[in-house]
Amino acid sequence: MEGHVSHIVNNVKTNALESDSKAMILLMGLRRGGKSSICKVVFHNMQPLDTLYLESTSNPTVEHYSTLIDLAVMELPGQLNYFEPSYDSEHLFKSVGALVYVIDAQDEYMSAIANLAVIMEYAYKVNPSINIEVLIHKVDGLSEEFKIDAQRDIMQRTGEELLELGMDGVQVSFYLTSIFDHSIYEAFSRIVQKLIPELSFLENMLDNLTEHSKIEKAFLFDINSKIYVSTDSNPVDIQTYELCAEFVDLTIDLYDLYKIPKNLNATSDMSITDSKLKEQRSAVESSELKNISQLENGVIIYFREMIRGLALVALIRSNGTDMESCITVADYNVDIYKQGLKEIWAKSKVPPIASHISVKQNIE
Ligand SMILES: Nc1nc2c(ncn2[C@@H]2O[C@H](COP(=O)(O)OP(=O)(O)OP(=O)(O)O)[C@@H](O)[C@H]2O)c(=O)[nH]1
Repeated sequence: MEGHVSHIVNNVKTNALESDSKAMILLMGLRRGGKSSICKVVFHNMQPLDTLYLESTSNPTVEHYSTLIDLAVMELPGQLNYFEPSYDSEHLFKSVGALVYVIDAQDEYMSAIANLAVIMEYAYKVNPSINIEVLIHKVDGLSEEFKIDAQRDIMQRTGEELLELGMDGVQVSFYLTSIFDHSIYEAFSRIVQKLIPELSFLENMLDNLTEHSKIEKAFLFDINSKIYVSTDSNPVDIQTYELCAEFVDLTIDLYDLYKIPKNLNATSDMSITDSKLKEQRSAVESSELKNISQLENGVIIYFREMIRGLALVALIRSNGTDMESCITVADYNVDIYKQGLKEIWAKSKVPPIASHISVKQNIE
């Protein structure tokens, strides 16, 4: 048993060390709260229903994830006590940007709040700049009324715990989440954004873009996870976010459907010569993914691939101007925006990684 514990401790130490150069998110909470499910759904595109069969996690696990910044998401199993002397909790909490604590709202949550209080006290003591984020999770099973009551109750009790610990000035953010809708992506978007040092530049750039392109709302999406790493300063409403996230999915599905086969020799079309196909492929690969469509209400939805697996998704209200002119203006301004993104990224001095999608496709 002793050997087992020290193995885990070493794992945590090594993983924390490995992750020092990254923004680290620590995912904690009691057993069966939903931590692994959240990781699998948000970062691995697992279908929410498939999480029913996930086994309980017994060792700390770290996921590395690259979006505009490099992220390390470490999940700490609920059944381990991190305040035993054998754990190097101090080093662990010092290297963390955000502590995300998951509370199962469908279960009795008093013990979770007590556990959260102990962790917050310790985390804040060793790392006063840590962001404390609480997910009131699994709210899909609750009625609208019960949801609001649970939120109010959890917030109030956490506030009381903070007061008792003499931490009343510490800011804690609460999110109502479920893996069965977009709320978990919304919450993670906000959590990740707080870890991006260039966030205010990014927001200003999007404000500039929206102002000059008849854009109502714009998101800079991470294509893989559908987290948005930035948006303009207009308020986000969840339906707009859902619409844009679904457009990202649709675009990627269409891209997968129409992309040129990887094996050039596997084509059955004898009229296309190998060299033509190669030419076509390299032309396509050097450009970007793009998809524009018009909704029933006349609003134009505009998707364009940016850098580092990111895509800009914008809703353009034409207000009587024809679609083509709106798109021409948007294209021009988005070119400038993309250039700005590249410059910000170059200045952040982190070596860029190859983007995972690099094919242009106009689907209208
Ligand atoms: N209804 C509902 N169930 C959820 C949600 N998220 C996770 N679950 C379920 O909760 C159960 C436990 O989820 P896990 O992800 O294994 O929980 P965990 O916190 O990682 O648990 P440990 O590994 O034991 O620490 C699974 O059956 C999930 O399907 C949610 O948003 N809503």
